[in-house]
Amino acid sequence: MPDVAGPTGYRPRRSVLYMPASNERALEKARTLAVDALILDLEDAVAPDAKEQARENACHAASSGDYGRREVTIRVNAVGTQWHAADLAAAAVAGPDAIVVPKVETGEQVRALATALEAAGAPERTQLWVMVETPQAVFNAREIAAASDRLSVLVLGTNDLVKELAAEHVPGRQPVLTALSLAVLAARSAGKVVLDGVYNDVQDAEGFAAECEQGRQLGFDGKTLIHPGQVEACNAAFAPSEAAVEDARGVLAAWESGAGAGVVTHRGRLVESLHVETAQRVLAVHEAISGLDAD
Ligand SMILES: CC(C)(COP(=O)(O)OP(=O)(O)OC[C@H]1O[C@@H](n2cnc3c(N)ncnc32)[C@H](O)[C@@H]1OP(=O)(O)O)[C@@H](O)C(=O)NCCC(=O)NCCSC(=O)C[C@H](O)C(=O)O
Ligand SMILES: [Mg+2]
Repeated sequence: MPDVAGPTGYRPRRSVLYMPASNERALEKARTLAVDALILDLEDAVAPDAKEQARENACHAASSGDYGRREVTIRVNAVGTQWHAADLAAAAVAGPDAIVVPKVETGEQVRALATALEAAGAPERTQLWVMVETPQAVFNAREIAAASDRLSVLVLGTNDLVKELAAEHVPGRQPVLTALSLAVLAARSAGKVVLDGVYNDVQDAEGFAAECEQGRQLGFDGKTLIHPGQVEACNAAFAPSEAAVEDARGVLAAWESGAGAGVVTHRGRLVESLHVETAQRVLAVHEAISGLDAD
């Protein structure tokens, strides 16, 4: 399985920032931001008459090597649009870390996309990320997640989902919680990474922090973002806190002092081998991301 979260081979994807690939200032600024990954957008953030220039900018940026440790991905226009084929062909040649495809709805579409990437000569390192953002995609999330080894990440599109459901954006996200959890279940059942949707109010730091917290508690590996002002809080929310790291060390110490007992306690809590695995994962993630944000 390519590059999934886990104690070994963990790749941080706490913060994943969208930017319209037509916005040259944003593309430049992204080189200095403490994000784990970038999505250079050719889809909804780009007006029809700017699509070709955006495609050129995104491909140039993705092959420039200017973004250091950050994963660079290109979001193409959806299958069936007038831009999709040219976007996919150009992105495959540019060879970003991943090509992000919006509005995917079936496992068959995923397999066709993987075949198209191969045929277009995309390098092996270029993964496929797909967006879960329609009711049909939510119901098919399990087959989507398992459809191809090239697919490594599911990305929630909560703006489209709310639109398709004729629901509303509300604090706590009750209208989309079932969909969010189904997507996390699907990703985990196939060993894939899963990213939460965006928070639209770039001035509401409190609401944003609450949504990051909720996303982490639901099981998301990270969150997609729309503004640089959201990066720092997102990185903090999706990293183990100091208390979590200290607790994980305590769990390991308690387990070791149990000298082979199948069950011990730490701070009055039950500790079995599965809790030890969770603690090891927390420490592995902590180690992997320590120091990253100084880049
Ligand atoms: C939301 C914005 C339109 C706000 O833009 P603006 O008013 O220009 O912001 P600021 O003036 O506060 O910007 C400050 C500086 O930061 C740079 N900037 C802003 N946004 C970004 C960004 N996304 N990436 C990189 N840099 C950014 C500005 O250039 C300023 O720089 P400086 O000159 O140095 O001061 C804007 O933030 C924006 O366009 N955001 C991204 C929108 C987007 O990509 N949307 C598509 C994905 S969202 C989605 O719908 C997901 C999914 O499909 C779904 O259905 O849910
Ligand atoms: Mg969308």
